[in-house]
Amino acid sequence: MTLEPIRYKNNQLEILDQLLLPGQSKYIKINGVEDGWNAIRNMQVRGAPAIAIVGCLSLVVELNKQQFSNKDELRDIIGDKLKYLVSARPTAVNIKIAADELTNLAGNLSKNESISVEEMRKRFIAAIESMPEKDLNDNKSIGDHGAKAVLDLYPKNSKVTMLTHCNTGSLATYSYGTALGVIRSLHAQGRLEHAYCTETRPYLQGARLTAYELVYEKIPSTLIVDSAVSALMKEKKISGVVVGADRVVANGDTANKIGTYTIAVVAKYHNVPFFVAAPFTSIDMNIKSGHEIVIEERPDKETTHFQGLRIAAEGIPCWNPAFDVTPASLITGIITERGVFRPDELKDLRL
Ligand SMILES: CSC[C@H]1O[C@H](OP(=O)(O)O)[C@H](O)[C@@H]1O
Repeated sequence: MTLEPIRYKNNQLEILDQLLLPGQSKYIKINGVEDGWNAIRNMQVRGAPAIAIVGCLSLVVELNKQQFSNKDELRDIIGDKLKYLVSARPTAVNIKIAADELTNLAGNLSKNESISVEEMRKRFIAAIESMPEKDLNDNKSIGDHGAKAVLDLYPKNSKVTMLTHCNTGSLATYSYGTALGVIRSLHAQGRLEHAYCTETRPYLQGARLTAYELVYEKIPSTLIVDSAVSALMKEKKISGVVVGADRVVANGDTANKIGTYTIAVVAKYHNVPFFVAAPFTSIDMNIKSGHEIVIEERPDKETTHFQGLRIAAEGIPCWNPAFDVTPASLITGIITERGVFRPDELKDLRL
């Protein structure tokens, strides 16, 4: 059985509550947009692609329960609900891009005089229901392009040792993952010597989620604390770093989980290639550089407590940005489903 973080069938949507992993595998029902917003905001589901898929499917669940008197009414409700879903978390761009495309689709369908409101709803829902399969196909392409990009840097038939940060696997996407998909592809090709994953404080996506995926699939791996990254690169032969992205912008600057920038700086110092793996649905060409990316700040309690247990002194204020921005100058390549690009090549691509 492979991990199934999102279950969607017969208009029933359930997600694996990632706040409880790895200790508990518990699915929670998503009955509409409010449930979707809360699950995203509370990080019961997280990961840029997974946020977009769950958010949009939560709208489908809601639309299937309602009747609409006309196409304009349906268009307006879709627009309002999508805008609300985007507000749950500001940094990951996938849901914003999906919302913009779906809002445009609803507008175009509402102007189509040859179709009924029922046909409009059907076509709109079909567009969202195609998202999971597209994400999976994109991730497998990312995995294969990324594996090739790393292996091309080393002698033929050699094996590589990779470091990754946060969780970018099946638990951050519909399935297979982005950066962790690259590690999966290297392993499947028999070319992965070892994978290191960081714990990724404070939510512990690495210790709780990536380690869970790696152990489950028997991928040779080791967990390290976030502050061991520089010692790891000093003491071990790390072939490359591969991380995910919440938002890649036009000049290649990339917002990703807090700590990514640290790893990129250390990788530069140790001459370790540093790759970002992201589908085109994570690339925001409307933003020129990383300075403009809105960085989500999470509640102090996520730093001072873990699963309800206080681990920091009472009364200490916190600064808890969920992401940081890695400048393009520290990025060797951006691995996408269409191939691997240098950061400065993005601006010339047609998305
Ligand atoms: C392919 S997931 C991209 C990205 O999302 C994660 O953030 P979060 O767990 O807060 O949703 C992390 O930054 C991953 O790299």
